[in-house]
Amino acid sequence: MSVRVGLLGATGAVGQRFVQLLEDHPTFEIAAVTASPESAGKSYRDAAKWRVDTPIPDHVAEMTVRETTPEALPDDLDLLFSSLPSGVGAAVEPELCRAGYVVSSNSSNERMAEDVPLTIPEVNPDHLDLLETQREERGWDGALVKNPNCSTITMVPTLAALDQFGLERVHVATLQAVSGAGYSGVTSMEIIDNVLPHIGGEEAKMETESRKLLGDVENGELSLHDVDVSASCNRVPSLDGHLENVFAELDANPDPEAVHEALESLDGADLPSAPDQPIHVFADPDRPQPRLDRMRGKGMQISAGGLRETAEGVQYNCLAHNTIRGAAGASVLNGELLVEEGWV
Ligand SMILES: NC(=O)C1=CN([C@@H]2O[C@H](COP(=O)(O)OP(=O)(O)OC[C@H]3O[C@@H](n4cnc5c(N)ncnc54)[C@H](OP(=O)(O)O)[C@@H]3O)[C@@H](O)[C@H]2O)C=CC1
Ligand SMILES: N[C@@H](CC(=O)OP(=O)(O)O)C(=O)O
Repeated sequence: MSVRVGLLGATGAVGQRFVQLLEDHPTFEIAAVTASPESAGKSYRDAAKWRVDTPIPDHVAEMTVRETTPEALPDDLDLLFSSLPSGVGAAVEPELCRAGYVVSSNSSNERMAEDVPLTIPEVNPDHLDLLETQREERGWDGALVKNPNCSTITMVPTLAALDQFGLERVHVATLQAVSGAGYSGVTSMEIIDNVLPHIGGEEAKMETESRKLLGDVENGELSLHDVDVSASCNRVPSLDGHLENVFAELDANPDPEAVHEALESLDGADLPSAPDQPIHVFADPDRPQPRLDRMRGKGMQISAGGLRETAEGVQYNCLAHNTIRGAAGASVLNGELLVEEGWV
């Protein structure tokens, strides 16, 4: 089976990761690429300042970049992946869904909407049930599915694994790579020899999205998990890979061995881009590290380490590749889930 996909925002940091990840995909075939009006009409090779570490696939390099509108897209696409700036996504994604397209999106607009599944296949695949409600309420023939913010997706699978111990409260501090801000997001003068202790809106995203991801969907209705999450987000001079220091307060009092076992036992998803084991736990206290560990599982595995019992529960560090597991790879995985569940 071949699924013809279109990439919205294909020239950006995340868009290029989509192109890279889909090069040898068993099902998805890139059939259209879009970007801003300034890039439309150019070849992808000329429009994209290619910065990922494998060559541009020839057939994509030769494609003409389209405008990001329903009229500019071919009718025979089965699925769209979106990595548009959120303001652009907010305007265009509903139009595309109304026109009948199924959209798996990275952008933050509508992540918290009650009828929009915010999905990590290993954590809450059943939230796709919200699509029935979405179609009913919005009258769409298409569908909109979101993946979470890159810092949120690094932590939430670990919390899902720990929920069996009674997850009550979480404090997290992040050390986020510069690629998270996009190519022109942070200048070298700002970040070299420095740490920026503010990333606009990031804390609130971690605090709210986590509760939705860990929540329940029953009879087409969403209820949030009642865990309290407090986040503090920092930009550091690593290129890729968000590292996070998590303090989880748990009702039960598991020892670190039980926590280790629980983290490594989170079930994998039976999807082409899913790692066999979603979370790897290091015994070495100085791992995971961004440069050494972000490419585990082709950038899709989450790493944890430094497990330590605290008075209220457990402390640990976790890491994921922010533009792969945290962005393009997360959308691809959701696209695979949409195919598996018959929405595409
Ligand atoms: N970087 C990361 O780690 C993560 C990013 N995201 C989200 O993904 C999205 C993309 O991020 P990123 O790739 O880093 O951003 P970039 O700035 O690198 O890329 C933005 C893309 O959107 C296109 N674009 C810009 N304006 C318009 C417009 N008016 N109409 C149509 N297309 C437009 C750009 O095209 P052009 O080249 O022509 O300007 C480019 O293809 C954002 O919403 C971001 O928040 C989510 C998770 C992680
Ligand atoms: N804000 C994230 C990346 C991002 O774009 O997040 P979101 O998808 O929630 O807008 C970072 O800086 O690393």
